[in-house]
Amino acid sequence: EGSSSLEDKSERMRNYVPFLLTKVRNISGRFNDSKIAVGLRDILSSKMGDLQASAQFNYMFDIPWLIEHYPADKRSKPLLIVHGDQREKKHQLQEEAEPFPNVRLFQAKLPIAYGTHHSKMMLLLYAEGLRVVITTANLIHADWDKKTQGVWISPLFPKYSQENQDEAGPEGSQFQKDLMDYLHQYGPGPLNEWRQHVAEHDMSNAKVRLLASVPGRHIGINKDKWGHMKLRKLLQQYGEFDDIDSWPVIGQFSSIGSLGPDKSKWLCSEWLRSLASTNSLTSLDHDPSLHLMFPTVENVRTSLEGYVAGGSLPYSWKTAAKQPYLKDFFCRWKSECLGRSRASPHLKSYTRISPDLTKAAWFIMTSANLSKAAWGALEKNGSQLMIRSYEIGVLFLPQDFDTSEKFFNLPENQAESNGVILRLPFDLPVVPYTNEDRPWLWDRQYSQPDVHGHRWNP
Ligand SMILES: O=C(O)c1cnc2c(S(=O)(=O)O)cccc2c1O
Repeated sequence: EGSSSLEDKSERMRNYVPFLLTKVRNISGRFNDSKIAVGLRDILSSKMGDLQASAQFNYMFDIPWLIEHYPADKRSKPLLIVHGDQREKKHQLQEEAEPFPNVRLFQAKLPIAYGTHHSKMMLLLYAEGLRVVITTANLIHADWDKKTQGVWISPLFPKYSQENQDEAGPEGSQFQKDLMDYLHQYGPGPLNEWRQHVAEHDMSNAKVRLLASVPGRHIGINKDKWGHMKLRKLLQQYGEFDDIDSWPVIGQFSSIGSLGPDKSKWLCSEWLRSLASTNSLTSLDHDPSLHLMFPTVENVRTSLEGYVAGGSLPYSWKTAAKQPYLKDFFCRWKSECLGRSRASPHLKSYTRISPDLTKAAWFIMTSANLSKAAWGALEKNGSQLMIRSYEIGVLFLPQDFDTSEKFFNLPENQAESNGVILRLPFDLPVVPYTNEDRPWLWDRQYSQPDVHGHRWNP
């Protein structure tokens, strides 16, 4: 092998986990560098491929605004919009799509009450192949302007040429199988064509595990296919970590559901047990420490958007009042490392880090907030997993990157190791709430003026 002299080390292309953020207006350009941030126009640009058709899965849409972000010569290509709107909102979307003959709408069914179509994914079909983009941002201006959002852009997946499709055969790639499974859950309709496109492209180079949720009461082998039980399965199968039982788990999100009257009902039993899974057979004799990162009222008041940011942080005081125990786990939003302490977080990320803050065992970017609706809740004595919403995210595992190391290196770790570096979206160490800190609640009144001199009276 080549010499490992100093210049070789310095020349070695640093290998980063391909997790990006969205560009933020009015912060220093160095924090919007193309190595760390991307805009919607960049994602849809013809530099990414010669677009033939696209499918946009999301929760909120501004159709004219979205179409304007495609290159001018691509705005009449077939565009499928997968949404969860019903009744009046569905009619509004149909009206908005009316002027665009290339736009088709497909309503995802929501069989269980209070479920939402939260998944945010783009399928981009080019002449040269297929690309998958998974993000946390709605397809509206405000989500791509002054917030901290996550983006994973897949490599360009080449189309199987006729002969090597037979070679690829059943092996395919786990990512392709999981994506196909997810798309099948939508049932027959315009997604038939997109399932075909997925089947025809080689996704073996994906380097992520798909982590999705679909509504239903999942039993048997389906119990481990979705939500936190899928994560438990993946970490039990691939979590080849040494002793990391003392490593803290961090959850970061933009909303919180009703989690039960105390931590033992779901948060620190079922849910944390999945996030703390590894392939070691010894069971956990104590909970790993857990940090829950959710913006304070002060985070929102001083954010670039002011209190308006709180309109995308829908945590209600009715829900909060039932779970005061969360206060023990809360920590502030802080992202000096990426110049985004004032860019209100709408991304959702989960990770497990070493106590010395130099390593991470895994990292998740997903649409899933901290809720049973998103991650699932075990029922009937653990025999079924009940999920209300569609969610989709990606799990990054060290062994999916060509590194001999068992962990990701966090940037603080200046070691010259040739391992992969993971840029977390927030600062370490996390900053626990003080006694004066309050979690943002979107249905309370706040009279201290925000950065724009406004108050919040919902
Ligand atoms: O990104 C999403 O998927 C999503 C979902 N729901 C939201 C709500 S609400 O539907 O929960 O009232 C209120 C404000 C923002 C929201 C949001 O950004």
